[in-house]
Amino acid sequence: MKITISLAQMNISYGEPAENFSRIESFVAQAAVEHADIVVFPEMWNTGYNLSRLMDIADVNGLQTLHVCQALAKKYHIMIHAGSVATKRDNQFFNTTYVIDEKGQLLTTYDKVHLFGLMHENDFLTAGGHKDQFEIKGTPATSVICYDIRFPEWLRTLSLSDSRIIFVPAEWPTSRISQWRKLLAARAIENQSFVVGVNCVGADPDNHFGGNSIVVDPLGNNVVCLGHDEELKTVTIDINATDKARGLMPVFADRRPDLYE
Ligand SMILES: NC(=O)CCC(=O)C(=O)O
Repeated sequence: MKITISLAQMNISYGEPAENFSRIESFVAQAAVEHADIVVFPEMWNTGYNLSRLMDIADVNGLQTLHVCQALAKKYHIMIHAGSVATKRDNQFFNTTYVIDEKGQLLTTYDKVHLFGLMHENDFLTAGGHKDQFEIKGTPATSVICYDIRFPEWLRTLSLSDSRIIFVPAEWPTSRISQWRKLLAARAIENQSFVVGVNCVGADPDNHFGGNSIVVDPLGNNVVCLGHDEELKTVTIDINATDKARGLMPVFADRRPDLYE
């Protein structure tokens, strides 16, 4: 099974949801022209990390994100992994992923599970507490968000349900970009899965973001790695590579859960 994926490495306008919403159609349109099955956006692309203004700018119940992305998915007949957006629900704020199929149906919702203290998420956001699972062309897939990749036990938990692609929207600073690449490669190798990491570029008052959106195959090789400019890049992966990796080295069968907490 081959799956074509567009990585939308976006320059997010800090604290300007209207501006960000107005820009996503051009990425979706280009991905459709390039015959992608799915287009993937970065983390918190509606607001950036303007957390102190969430009361004014977070997407209430994700309604604007869903309205816009469901319409675009239908119009261009393409799946949209809506990266993540700042949402407000029941007077709490979340860092939330939505995945929408090519008919505009919402497939899954995921709230970031591990909040990142260095960028003050703990002071403003509520952590999620559930897994993300969906299918692309019949292939099981999952999502985590940015800092979540530092928790291999969480990605292992998600991979145990036979997931073959792990999506990772991010706002990852340039200063730690070599860790980003290494962590994603490690998560791909240990889970014998493709990993699709989509970072943003540009800057906010506290950070410069490093791009390097990347697709890593189940052996840890880069299928593609972008630079540090805004761009959309489309690649095709062959999911059979996950069967090959798992057939060669039966890591999942060789686990010793009797010894693990
Ligand atoms: N937005 C994030 O979760 C950033 C995570 C990060 O930079 C890290 O080093 O981890």
